[in-house]
Amino acid sequence: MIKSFNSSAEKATSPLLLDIDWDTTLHIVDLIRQGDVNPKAAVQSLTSRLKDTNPNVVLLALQVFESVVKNCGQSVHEQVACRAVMEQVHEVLRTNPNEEVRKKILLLLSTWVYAFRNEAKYRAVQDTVNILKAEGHHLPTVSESDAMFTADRAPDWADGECCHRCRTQFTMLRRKHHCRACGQVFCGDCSSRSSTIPKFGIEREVRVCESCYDDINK
Ligand SMILES: O=P(O)(O)O[C@@H]1[C@H](O)[C@H](OP(=O)(O)O)[C@@H](O)[C@H](O)[C@H]1O
Ligand SMILES: [Zn+2]
Ligand SMILES: [Zn+2]
Repeated sequence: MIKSFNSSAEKATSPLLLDIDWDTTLHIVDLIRQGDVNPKAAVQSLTSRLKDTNPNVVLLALQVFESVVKNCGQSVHEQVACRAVMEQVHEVLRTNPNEEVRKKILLLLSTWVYAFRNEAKYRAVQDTVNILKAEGHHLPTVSESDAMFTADRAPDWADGECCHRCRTQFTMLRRKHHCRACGQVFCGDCSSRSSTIPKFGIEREVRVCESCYDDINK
């Protein structure tokens, strides 16, 4: 699946893009959430794009970073909030002359340092922010809602041998599906609707179960 991930990462950070390709960005989120790609490999692939000489590619890579950190949960947080990645992000800030890139990096670090403020294992973010402040960088203040992604991120997917709603057993023909809003496993009939999920920052219509569809669109 890393091939499909890399082609999606290539597409989402193409220098030809004039705006964020949300479809591909959210497909990358799905691939990581579904466990179709190793989070470490995914983060390494995205980090490598931060060194691109084209500032648009770097900005798009930072946007994908923001989406995967926001929506893929702990498996990605562990890979991003570590010394090695923080040093690479710091290096980009030191060497990339593009003002938009520098602003986006400072905004991301401000969001992450707030969101991870109570998690000692992610202290590499706080350490990096302390260094940046000592170097005279001004980090923007982040609103609580911007950094609340660790509280309201999409839930990890549950597994099960029968539909969470109608209890029908899954078979070769009655396949499993997951609701992106509650993370539960459903049959096709109980998860035939799709919806955006604004509270998780999912702007594209994704598969949701009947009750989550009603909750979101009531
Ligand atoms: O169709 P399969 O080969 O069984 O694979 C299932 C699909 O990938 C489902 O995607 P979907 O939720 O978008 O349908 C996913 O939710 C299930 O976990 C997978 O088992
Ligand atoms: Zn069902
Ligand atoms: Zn649901």
